[in-house]
Amino acid sequence: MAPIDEDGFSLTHLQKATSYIKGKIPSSPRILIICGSGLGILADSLQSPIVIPYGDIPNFPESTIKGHSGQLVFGTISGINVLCMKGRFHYYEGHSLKKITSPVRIAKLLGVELLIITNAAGGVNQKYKVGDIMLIKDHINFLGFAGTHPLRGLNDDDFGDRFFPVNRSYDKNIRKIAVEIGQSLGIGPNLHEGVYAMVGGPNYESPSEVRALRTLNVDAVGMSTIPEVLVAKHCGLKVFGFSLITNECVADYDSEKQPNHEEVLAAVNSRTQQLKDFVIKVIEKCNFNVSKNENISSDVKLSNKT
Ligand SMILES: O=P(O)(O)O[C@@H]1C[C@H](O)[C@@H](CO)O1
Ligand SMILES: Nc1nc2[nH]cnc2c(=O)[nH]1
Repeated sequence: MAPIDEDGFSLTHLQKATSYIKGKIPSSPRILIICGSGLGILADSLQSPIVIPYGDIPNFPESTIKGHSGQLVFGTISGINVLCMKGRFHYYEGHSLKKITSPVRIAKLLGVELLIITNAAGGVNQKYKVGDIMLIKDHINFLGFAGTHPLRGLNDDDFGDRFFPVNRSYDKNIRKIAVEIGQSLGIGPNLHEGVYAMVGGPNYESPSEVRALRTLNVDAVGMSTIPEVLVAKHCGLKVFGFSLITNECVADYDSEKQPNHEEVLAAVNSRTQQLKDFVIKVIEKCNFNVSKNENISSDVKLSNKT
């Protein structure tokens, strides 16, 4: 029995998009970077960029949120082939979780081995300040508690096993590299490792929700990221993720502060160069064997499931 394909998540459905992208790029990408709100500036670090608008890719979702431009950019960083999503998709936009995470499966089909995923998040941990970077060491998937999951439905064995672990989802070695790079860039005091929680959005948290998150040892809260990470783990990609803390969550019932998207984007804009330097140096230190930048193959098949 074929997996239910109403959301375009099966190998057959994704082949159209994969083949289209293969026809536009010279060789296989090794890394996929998913850019959070305002973080599309990370794509500006790519050498010899090839820009593919999402609207040109068959069956690809479209971005509808300010700060998400809707372009797939292929290029290199230190000679390593990188695919960058300038714009991601969110559950609150109305996309299904399968649709939101389909680019991760397409990246796997293109030969990607590592997902670098980023987001803008609210600081729940009171030690965190606006502009800090939090390396994600683990997550709490509140949507998953109720069974809202991109892999709900028949399992597609072409991509991964029915049941799979998500402890140690966020690569410890790359996090170690990132901490060292943060220190070398002078952002050590503003670099943390913490727990990211995803809620559905589109509203920001109530004071009581912030206080509840604190009791669960959540350090930052957002509206994305975890569905993509789960699908990446399912199909055997390595994952490294970080949040830019763009606002301090409001836990005071009488506070006049009101989180808003403009302040989120402004906080990202204030750290543009440091974020680009940080990501470039992390990729440089990941020791990808550049000689393994394989030429793109025309057929759409899954390399060995790792
Ligand atoms: O795509 P991310 O998770 O970075 O965007 C965050 C969550 C909401 O989409 C938006 C709220 O300001 O920022
Ligand atoms: N849920 C949530 N997502 C965010 N993205 C950026 N800031 C926030 C926040 O405070 N809460």
